[in-house]
Amino acid sequence: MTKDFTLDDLAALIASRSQSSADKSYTKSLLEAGVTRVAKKFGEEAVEAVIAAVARDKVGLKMEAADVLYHLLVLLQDGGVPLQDVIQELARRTQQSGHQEKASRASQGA
Ligand SMILES: N=c1c2ncn([C@@H]3O[C@H](COP(=O)(O)OP(=O)(O)OP(=O)(O)O)[C@@H](O)[C@H]3O)c2ncn1[C@@H]1O[C@H](COP(=O)(O)O)[C@@H](O)[C@H]1O
Repeated sequence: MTKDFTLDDLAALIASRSQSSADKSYTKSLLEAGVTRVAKKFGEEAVEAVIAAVARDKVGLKMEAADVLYHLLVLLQDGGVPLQDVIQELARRTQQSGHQEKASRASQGA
């Protein structure tokens, strides 16, 4: 049923909810609460994903990973960073190995 559902679709849904009202939309209520709240929720979900991963809880990890991705997209919406910009950055990084990418960050002082 959701075979073709993508992160782009979820990002578009989140963008549309930013025009909604907080009483109707959880996304809008998060965005209205501000970046500190949005970032805190993302951090909480990331920690919960870490806990599930370390516990080898596959179902928990799936559920928490979904929360992490949703809250990351809300964070990107709040920050005005299009998901496609992140995808492009990931695509750029495929031109080199992870070790090379890390070394290039170090040489740039990042
Ligand atoms: N994918 C999600 C999604 N994943 C997680 N969540 C919400 O993120 C929250 C997770 O936080 P917690 O587990 O800490 O739960 P909580 O204690 O209720 O959260 P808080 O009260 O602390 O905010 C829950 O309220 C979840 O419902 C999501 N809320 C919305 N979406 C998507 O966004 C769409 C738009 O949602 P609305 O903005 O509500 O219309 C939905 O149709 C979904 O596709």
